[in-house]
Amino acid sequence: MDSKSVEDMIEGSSGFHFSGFHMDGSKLNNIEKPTTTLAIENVHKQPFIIGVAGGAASGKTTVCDMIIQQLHDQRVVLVNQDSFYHKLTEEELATVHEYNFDHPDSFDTEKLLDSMENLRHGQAVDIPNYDFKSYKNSVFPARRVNPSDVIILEGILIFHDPRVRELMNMKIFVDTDADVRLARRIRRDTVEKGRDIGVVLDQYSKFVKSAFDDFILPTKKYADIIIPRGGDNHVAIDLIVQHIRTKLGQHDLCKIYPNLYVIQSTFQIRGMHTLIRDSQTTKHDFVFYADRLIRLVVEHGLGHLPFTEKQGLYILVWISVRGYAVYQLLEVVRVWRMLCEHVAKGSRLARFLFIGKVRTTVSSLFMKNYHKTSQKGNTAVKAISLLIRKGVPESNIIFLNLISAPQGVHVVCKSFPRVKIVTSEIDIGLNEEFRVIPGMGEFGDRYFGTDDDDLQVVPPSQ
Ligand SMILES: Nc1ncnc2c1ncn2[C@@H]1O[C@H](COP(=O)(O)OP(=O)(O)O)[C@@H](O)[C@H]1O
Ligand SMILES: Nc1ccn([C@@H]2O[C@H](COP(=O)(O)O)[C@@H](O)[C@H]2O)c(=O)n1
Ligand SMILES: [Mg+2]
Repeated sequence: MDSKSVEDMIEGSSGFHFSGFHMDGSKLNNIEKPTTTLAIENVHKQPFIIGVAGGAASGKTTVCDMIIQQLHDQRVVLVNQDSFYHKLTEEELATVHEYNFDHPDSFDTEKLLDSMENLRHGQAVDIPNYDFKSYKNSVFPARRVNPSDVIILEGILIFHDPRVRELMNMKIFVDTDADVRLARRIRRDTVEKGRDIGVVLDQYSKFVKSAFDDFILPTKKYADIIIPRGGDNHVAIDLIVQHIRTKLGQHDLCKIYPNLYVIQSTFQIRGMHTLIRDSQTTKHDFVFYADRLIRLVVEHGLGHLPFTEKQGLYILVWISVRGYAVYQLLEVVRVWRMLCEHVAKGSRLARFLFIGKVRTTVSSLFMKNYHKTSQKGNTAVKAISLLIRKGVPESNIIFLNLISAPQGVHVVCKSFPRVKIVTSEIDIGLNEEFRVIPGMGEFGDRYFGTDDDDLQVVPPSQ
């Protein structure tokens, strides 16, 4: 993963970074049309895959449960290697105590790889439930696993096959002393699985101990993190959760542009994105949730203000608008004012420059091809250029953007590497009309409850 080229990252950076949406309104962006400037069908958000290996009864499941609990604001699924035990033949079942459940060949790794491939491509999979008592994998009912932000793959030999290892973004080995593992195994197998202690000890000396030495322990070297004492090691688990959170909040574009900040996605934020993208959302709710999101973006942006300096810092508030010159001016003014109010509520340091004028100038320069130029971020570039011409140091500019398109981010970041961009989401891309998809429709119209027919063209007061 880390060996990805910049080109790969740019290519992959346009992937989904939102939870879901529901739109059917004619006024919203052209989501129904699959024709985009990117290959939309092939673009989907890649899950963060964590592998957890370690000896039997070392505490793998306990560690996974703790990670899942702490990542409560992310969608996490656990896939156990146990679910991929081969089905036993009648003969093997008859002499089950002779069967080695700790050998790599006892797992159907091809099936596991198939399931992972589907999940990585955004498709739900049915994973069998393994029953330790009957030694059977029951497909009825299987467990439906949906594509998620985080997939945890857990099992004694989950690091054994290099193809499975290759899928993982993080590898954890739970390291627990052999005597502790044996004591826990005896308790678990006798109490939970109702096995005879003699059978448990027999299996341990015949298969479990040697498989640990021959197959499991040698995979420890692949681990990025080794957790001694398993679930008792709260410090290690906290650090792991923190790392996962950081990685999840990081859009691929952030790896290319260090001055790009995408606010960390939580269920709350996803919910708000879903609501403002939904054409059925009432104006009242749209305003409410848009305001909440804007406040979050503004607050994040204000977090970048230096607190020792007192000189002015310009905050450029920008939002994509419809491409007709007269309308545009009106639109920019009302949206701009609304956003500035949010900024002003949060900071007394901010000074504002009326960028409505810039947009007019820009639109007259680019009248013919307004959408093409504006939606690619070029008007933002013009506006930032104007601030710089007015003497504002590039590094003092924070560009707040509710929802961005990757193309716009590339243009602005490349042109002004010292300008900070703060956004709540980077959408998938632009459609053939250069509108952000999925986008959220005409923000101004939805926020102010207007459309083309309602508009009265009045000169904006400055
Ligand atoms: N830190 C711990 N202290 C005490 N018991 C534990 C601890 N971690 C796990 N166990 C118990 O040991 C057994 C095996 O733990 P589990 O997490 O299922 O291990 P694994 O998934 O590696 O087989 C379970 O019965 C569990 O309740
Ligand atoms: N029918 C089975 C299948 C597996 N085992 C043992 O389970 C261990 C792996 O599960 P963990 O939760 O401990 O990772 C492994 O050591 C197998 O021997 C079994 O006893 N019966
Ligand atoms: Mg387990």
